[in-house]
Amino acid sequence: MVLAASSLGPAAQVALLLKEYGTLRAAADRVHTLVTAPANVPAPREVLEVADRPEVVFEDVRFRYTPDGPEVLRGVSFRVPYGKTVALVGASGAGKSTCVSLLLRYWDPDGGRILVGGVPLPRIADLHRHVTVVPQDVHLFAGTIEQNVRLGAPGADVASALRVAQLAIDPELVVGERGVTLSGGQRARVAVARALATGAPVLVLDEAVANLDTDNEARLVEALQEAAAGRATLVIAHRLSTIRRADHIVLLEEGRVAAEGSYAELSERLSHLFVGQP
Ligand SMILES: Nc1ncnc2c1ncn2[C@@H]1O[C@H](COP(=O)(O)OP(=O)(O)OP(=O)(O)O)[C@@H](O)[C@H]1O
Repeated sequence: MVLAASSLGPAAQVALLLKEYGTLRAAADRVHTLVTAPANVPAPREVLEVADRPEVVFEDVRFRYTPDGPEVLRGVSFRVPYGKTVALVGASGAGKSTCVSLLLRYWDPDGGRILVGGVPLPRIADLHRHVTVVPQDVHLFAGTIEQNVRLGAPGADVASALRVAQLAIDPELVVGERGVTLSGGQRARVAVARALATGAPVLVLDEAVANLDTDNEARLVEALQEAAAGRATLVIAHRLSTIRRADHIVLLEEGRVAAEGSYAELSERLSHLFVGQP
């Protein structure tokens, strides 16, 4: 049974959000502003203030999913400056999604550290106030567009988030089980609006591989460009067009940074990854 977003209790919200955010900690962080944080979310040892206009720094990050499994990140270092868009690229299995999972603290690194606004992640009290993700596939609750966008951000300026996300749609429109079905492009833009509504200055985009039609893709791209202004944006890039627009590109190969630079500097090295794309 799907309930209206406004009537969900904490446990139900966490259960539903688990579907989208993968782990209890991430889901719990996401609903933190709506409900009391569950007791099993570890409290930071000592909370430090994240700088305004934060940048993201990966410092020699090492990670393996299981103690006897392979090292998936083998000393990864890069920066996402405030106001810039950094594209993470690499072949399947290179470690792109793992970097994002660590930035969202779905997992913690085995070595090195990740800082946001000068503060190591474990010292940040409410990470999702600072870092927000636009997932590949957004989960929509049965409820209005406004409820869906406001999720996790009660004080959000929904109208402004919808405008920036280029979603010219009635905020009172009911979606999900009891309402209209949105197109793939509209769903993607609800995801953008939801992320913007949190006001978090670090934006993480897991670029959908799904094929949007040209019109929807163009609108999504415009929305994301506007969203990226005044934020630090890290995008797992699958489209050549995204990589061309990025300020900086980090190429991952087998868990290491193999190269980084501008598109002009890396285009030859990247060409095999984007065969067939205009
Ligand atoms: N939950 C997990 N448990 C164990 N190993 C995993 C897990 N998730 C990913 N891996 C492994 O970690 C390595 C890096 O995977 P990751 O998903 O970060 O790569 P990626 O660059 O994002 O690839 P893709 O473009 O296919 O999404 C791969 O070898 C993958 O099999």
